[in-house]
Amino acid sequence: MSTQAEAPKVLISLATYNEAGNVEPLIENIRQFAPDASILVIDDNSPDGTGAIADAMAARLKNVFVIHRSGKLGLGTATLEAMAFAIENRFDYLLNMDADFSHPPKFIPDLLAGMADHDVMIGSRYVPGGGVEGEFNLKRKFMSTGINMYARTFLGLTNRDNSGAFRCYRVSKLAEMDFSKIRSRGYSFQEEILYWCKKVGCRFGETPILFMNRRSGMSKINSREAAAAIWIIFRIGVARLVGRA
Ligand SMILES: Nc1nc2c(ncn2[C@@H]2O[C@H](COP(=O)(O)OP(=O)(O)O[C@H]3O[C@H](CO)[C@@H](O)[C@H](O)[C@@H]3O)[C@@H](O)[C@H]2O)c(=O)[nH]1
Repeated sequence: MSTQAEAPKVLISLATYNEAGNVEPLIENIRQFAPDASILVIDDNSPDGTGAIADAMAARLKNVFVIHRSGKLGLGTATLEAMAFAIENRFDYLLNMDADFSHPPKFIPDLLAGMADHDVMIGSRYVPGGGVEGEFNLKRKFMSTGINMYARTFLGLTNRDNSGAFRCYRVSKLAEMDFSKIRSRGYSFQEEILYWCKKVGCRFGETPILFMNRRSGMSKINSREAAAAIWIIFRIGVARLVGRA
């Protein structure tokens, strides 16, 4: 009889919208650092054909899956889709990352290692050893610092990096949540989900990562998305203060 504990079942999720230049090399790179993990691509009918490239990879490689959605429905709902998939298919950990190489796969082992004594591991730009490599313009730096301070104040979060998407979640804790309460469709999902993780008693850890500027394609964040994020976090913060969230 083997005395070794079974290795956790890991799902890595990649939300994609127009990542035709990134999705294939990224999946190959992920496989070097997490050879046993399954990979799920959630593509929103990308006009550049990302979905077809992902399908070809799923046909060629074991344990690569693709969910196709009808159109651009937001990064938040794509991540929720991955969470539902992870719960349904009984994964132990869900590791989420951007599909543009801004989250280098070499940090995946650090995130997974931290899961031994945490329920959510955050790949953090703002702990010692972490940072941003390449050009991160002043506007972006200001937005990132601002939204983190804002989320800490309104949502009572104590992590340094609450807005980055490079994270690993314990799936059994996600299963304790009521996803119908989640208001964010877009970028504020990152802050909001941490709030709900806190509500179900998750233990948080942060491990340093170097955020790289995307290799190809364009960021999809815009001022409308940013304004929506500020508004949603404000509403949750108010609901929290009056005991309604
Ligand atoms: N399926 C789907 N994917 C999307 C959508 N919008 C964006 N994505 C995917 O989500 C990832 C991040 O999108 P970007 O548009 O490149 O994000 P960013 O501006 O670099 O923002 C980063 O920083 C933010 C703040 O720190 C983070 O909140 C965000 O998650 C991301 O890491 C990419 O893989 C992109 O293809 C969408 O509507 N649908």
